[in-house]
Amino acid sequence: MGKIFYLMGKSSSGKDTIYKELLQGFPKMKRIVLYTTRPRREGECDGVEYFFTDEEKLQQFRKQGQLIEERSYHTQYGVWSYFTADDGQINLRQEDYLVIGTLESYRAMKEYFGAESLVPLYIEVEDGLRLTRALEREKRQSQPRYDELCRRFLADSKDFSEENLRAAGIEKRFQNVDLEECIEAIEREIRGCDFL
Ligand SMILES: Nc1ncnc2c1ncn2[C@@H]1O[C@H](COP(=O)(O)OP(=O)(O)OP(=O)(O)O)[C@@H](O)[C@H]1O
Ligand SMILES: Nc1nc2c(ncn2[C@@H]2O[C@H](COP(=O)(O)O)[C@@H](O)[C@H]2O)c(=O)[nH]1
Repeated sequence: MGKIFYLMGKSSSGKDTIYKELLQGFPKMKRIVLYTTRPRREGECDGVEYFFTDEEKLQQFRKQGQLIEERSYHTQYGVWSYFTADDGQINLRQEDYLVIGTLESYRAMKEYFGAESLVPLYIEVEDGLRLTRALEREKRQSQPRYDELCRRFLADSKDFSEENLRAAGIEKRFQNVDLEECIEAIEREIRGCDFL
């Protein structure tokens, strides 16, 4: 059976950056594209970072019993939902997958597919450094959302508390100070797993 390698970490811990590098290092690994109702950021493409969708589509998946997991956040700009749908993307008999998600979605995926199918890859960056990176990234946007950055920073402290990490069974942490070293450590972890 295939595995779902699940990248997690607080905002600006480097998930997207590491994800893109890992996909190059493991070209056979498939992506699972999640859905979101949040507005697209500059540089993001539909079907790459997410399927950018709306509340109506979310309701439709829900009605059809195709929601694997969903989470909604009360942001500075209204409610933004993120979800994984059983939309035909996932076939663990034939493929391995690399996904970005949250602790909450990781737990829901473990429940849905079974713990043996999930490999957690938790990325960590010291808060001060992470906030600096978040601010630099936001400054580059034509319409920086600093209030959302702050909300997210505070929300992450609660959502990724030590208690929640323990409850999700996260034991190993990959420090993203030096990007190359972090990617190499994750690649070693993946190679050590029994995947297709
Ligand atoms: N090791 C690193 N050294 C310096 N900058 C880094 C490093 N890793 C990532 N970055 C930068 O930090 C910023 C945040 O990274 P990225 O967007 O990959 O984080 P993320 O975890 O996907 O964030 P979010 O969950 O908010 O989308 C980006 O500008 C990225 O280029
Ligand atoms: N734990 C929390 N996760 C959140 C929150 N707001 C969004 N998110 C999750 O982050 C990722 C990436 O979001 P992005 O908009 O930067 O691409 C996504 O999986 C969301 O579920 C939050 O307040 N707490």
